[in-house]
Amino acid sequence: TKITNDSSVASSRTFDYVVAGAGLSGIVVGTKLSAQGYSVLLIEAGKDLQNNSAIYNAELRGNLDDDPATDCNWHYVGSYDNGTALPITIDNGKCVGGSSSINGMVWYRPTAAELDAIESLGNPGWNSTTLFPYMKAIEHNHPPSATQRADGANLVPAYHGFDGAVNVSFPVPMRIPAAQVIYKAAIALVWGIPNSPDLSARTGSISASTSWTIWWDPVAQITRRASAAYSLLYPKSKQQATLTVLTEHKVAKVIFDKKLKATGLQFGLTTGGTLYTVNAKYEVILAAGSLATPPILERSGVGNKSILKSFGIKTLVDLPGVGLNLQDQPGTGLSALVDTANASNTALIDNRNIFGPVISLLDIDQLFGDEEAALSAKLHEDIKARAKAAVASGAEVNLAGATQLYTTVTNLITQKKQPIAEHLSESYPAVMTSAFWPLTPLSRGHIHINSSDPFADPRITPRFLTDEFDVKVAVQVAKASRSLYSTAPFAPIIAEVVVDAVAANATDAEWAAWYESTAYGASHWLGSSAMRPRASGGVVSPELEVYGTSGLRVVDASVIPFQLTCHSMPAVYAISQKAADLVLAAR
Ligand SMILES: Cc1cc2nc3c(=O)[nH]c(=O)nc-3n(C[C@H](O)[C@H](O)[C@H](O)COP(=O)(O)OP(=O)(O)OC[C@H]3O[C@@H](n4cnc5c(N)ncnc54)[C@H](O)[C@@H]3O)c2cc1C
Repeated sequence: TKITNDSSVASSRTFDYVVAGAGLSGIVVGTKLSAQGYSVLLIEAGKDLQNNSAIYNAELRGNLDDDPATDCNWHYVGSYDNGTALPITIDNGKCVGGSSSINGMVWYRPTAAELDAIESLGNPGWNSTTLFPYMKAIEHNHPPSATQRADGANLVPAYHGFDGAVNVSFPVPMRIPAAQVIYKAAIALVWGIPNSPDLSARTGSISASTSWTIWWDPVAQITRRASAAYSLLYPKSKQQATLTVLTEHKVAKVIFDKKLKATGLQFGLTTGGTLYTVNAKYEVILAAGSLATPPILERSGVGNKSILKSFGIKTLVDLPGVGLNLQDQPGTGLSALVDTANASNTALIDNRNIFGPVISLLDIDQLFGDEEAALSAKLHEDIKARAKAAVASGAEVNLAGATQLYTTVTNLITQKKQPIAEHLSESYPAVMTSAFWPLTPLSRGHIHINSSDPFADPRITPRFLTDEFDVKVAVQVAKASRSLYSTAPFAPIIAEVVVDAVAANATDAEWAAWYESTAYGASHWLGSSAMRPRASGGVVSPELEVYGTSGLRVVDASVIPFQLTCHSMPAVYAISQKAADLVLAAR
């Protein structure tokens, strides 16, 4: 495999397939196609940082932003509807491996019900039966040892793969075992969710110790990150003469012939300057992620014609769904001070940077108790109004499409009892910390170009917590998280319950204001090039082909139409493997 930042490997050349982005999905698709003997070029805006310890050493993740040489984060600016900048920047991977090079590495699967709901939106062949096998195929699970099991780890083998490329395991040693016991007891008490063996083995809500895309390297004595790059691209055994990765070059746009067949990509150094072209003999593939694929489409003349016109771009395909239906989960956290006697107890507080050692997923019954029936009824009643509001805010294309989407998600919440909130149990020096977020938010945002300059960042409008149900879930999970620390299991170690949230007698409005002012994106961006029928506002077909074009597919997280109740990697690994199979089948 050639990995270089030299433009001449690509400029004016022809490859069988050219791919925008060498992140998680780009690497999966690129390596699967080149393994069949096809010549493949991946163009990646970021650097090759394989020897940077903040990337390969999972426990040095905290150094990612401290060292400017690391430079694997776009740190996008997001904005409110009125254009004012959000107080937080948006994390997104910007080096070979993409977000899998900087992410939290949490690994657990979505449920069958939600995968089947993707099919029900008009996407034949996209369901749990077709997608679970891909999740197994990519995973190399290392079952926990007796010591790890004694400290909280567990596994239901049927939900895992053992021969794949991506290492998945529990850390050595396990994190904060004594705190895990306390959290699990308190969670069972407050939310009625018993501890389960395995986050992947579930139909709905669950609480269990977390596994990550990591592996223990006994030679270097470190915990290594299993990113897409370390798993599929860098190993000696994976080298392929047919694969070229051009780093530090940004894709500007797709080039089409007169019949709207994609024939190549235009690209240039990420820092700006001259633009070059590369030709694709068979197909062009977009794998730049949920926050970069829609801008590439818009710069190419594929998108909402009035938006394109405002930037002087000629419309080739009027496809108003491009950049709409953008979603992430708005998260925040609160802490409780540990008493001085326990402040340096490493079984409670280890200061290690592998995030969220116990994860709990709560459904509408667990979160709202007696209020559930009225809330579920209101969710159904409000579908039309919610769809109307999403269209009016520029986040959905039309009423019929938005109604279909909200009906699907509402049924998952109220009938299939899929989790609606996630809680991560943590500790940091001197405190026990809860992080949490609404898991299946109903707020919808959008992303569009901000300039016709290919090197400019897009305008990202997440519209977090603009839906009242999301605010209700956010406030309820925050309040419930705080109540954990007042329960008997925590009593022996907690000095003072709340150190950094609202007053004990705060109203819901005060909780909501606090939540909104502290919320950040959980970094599971998706939906902005959704796989949905074109008439519903979709961007790609069930073959992942961009409507109105040929020879052009999107294979990244942006095709997933609604939030899944997991962290997104397993789904993106599955989708991109299936995408490669669709591409190969077309040959
Ligand atoms: C901070 C963070 C924490 C996360 N934690 C978890 C977690 O714990 N568990 C989990 O399952 N998921 C997690 N995720 C989400 C997961 O990593 C992503 O869903 C997944 O990587 C998406 O894959 P992708 O291929 O769509 O995009 P990416 O992996 O982001 O790849 C896109 C690539 O395209 C490149 N690119 C962008 N624009 C251009 C352009 N114009 N030209 C060329 N290249 C371009 C980018 O630099 C990037 O390398 C996290 C993500 C982040 C950012």
